[in-house]
Amino acid sequence: MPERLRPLSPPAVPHAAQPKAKQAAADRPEPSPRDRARPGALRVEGLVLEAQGQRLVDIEHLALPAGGVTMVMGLNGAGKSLFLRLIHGLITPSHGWISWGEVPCGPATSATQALVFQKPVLLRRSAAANVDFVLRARGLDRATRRDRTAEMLARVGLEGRARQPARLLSGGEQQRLALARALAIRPQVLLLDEATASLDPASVLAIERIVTDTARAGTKVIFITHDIGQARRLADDVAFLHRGRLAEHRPADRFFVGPQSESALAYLEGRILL
Ligand SMILES: Nc1ncnc2c1ncn2[C@@H]1O[C@H](COP(=O)(O)OP(=O)(O)OP(=O)(O)O)[C@@H](O)[C@H]1O
Repeated sequence: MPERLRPLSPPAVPHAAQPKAKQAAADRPEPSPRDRARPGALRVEGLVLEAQGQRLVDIEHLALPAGGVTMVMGLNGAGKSLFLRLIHGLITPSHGWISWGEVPCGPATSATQALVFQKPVLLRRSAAANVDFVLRARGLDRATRRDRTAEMLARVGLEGRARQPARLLSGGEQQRLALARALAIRPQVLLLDEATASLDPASVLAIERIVTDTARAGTKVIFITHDIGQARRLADDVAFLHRGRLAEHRPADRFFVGPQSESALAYLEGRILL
């Protein structure tokens, strides 16, 4: 996926995927027995992203379960998208460690993940060719690509649109195609950045169904949303960010009945907390 963000300032301290990874790994705190018991779980320690003298992300500790759907919520500018890009390895943190299970965040973990943006980034080719492109990039043979493409288009309800140019699909169809392309690589982790924000209710529900099925099949889903109804429908747990910090991370049933942080409470009640 192309990254459209401007590059941030170079990191003061390289993170685990950088050349000084050995030193970083040696300094990394030991995972708790609970975190260790969940291979593939996301673990974040002392994660800081600074740019132009500002601390945009500052998360001391976060451990996400290896499975299920984690919803990431917070006001505009809270740092949600940056956090997603950090854990996908698109941005290098200024300080701190990110690991998936025991594997430090880097090319090896990114290759097992797929990221879907709010605005689908599609090639000026047919729907089928968009899916085929990522499979070809992974070196799959022609027959496997053909079968996988057909399977993915059917999974998102676009089997009748395979030959249609992607740019002529509706917004909802384009987003389902983006999802088909993301799922075609059979990711261990699916990252969604407000992937349903500009869609009508039927398209939102269609995508939610696919996301739920994907999570049930074992893919970890991390989903940024401003839609509280959607978060209630999908979340197993919620990570709430406020001004770049983690205000709280709790199981969804507890978060929605009684958030512990003032910022999350204000958000759920529709109050503005600056
Ligand atoms: N490349 C960059 N350089 C400097 N500042 C940036 C950069 N990218 C984002 N920011 C700033 O970091 C803050 C967090 O941005 P981010 O996109 O993560 O917010 P968000 O929580 O996803 O917001 P929204 O809900 O509006 O999408 C914002 O104030 C933004 O202006």
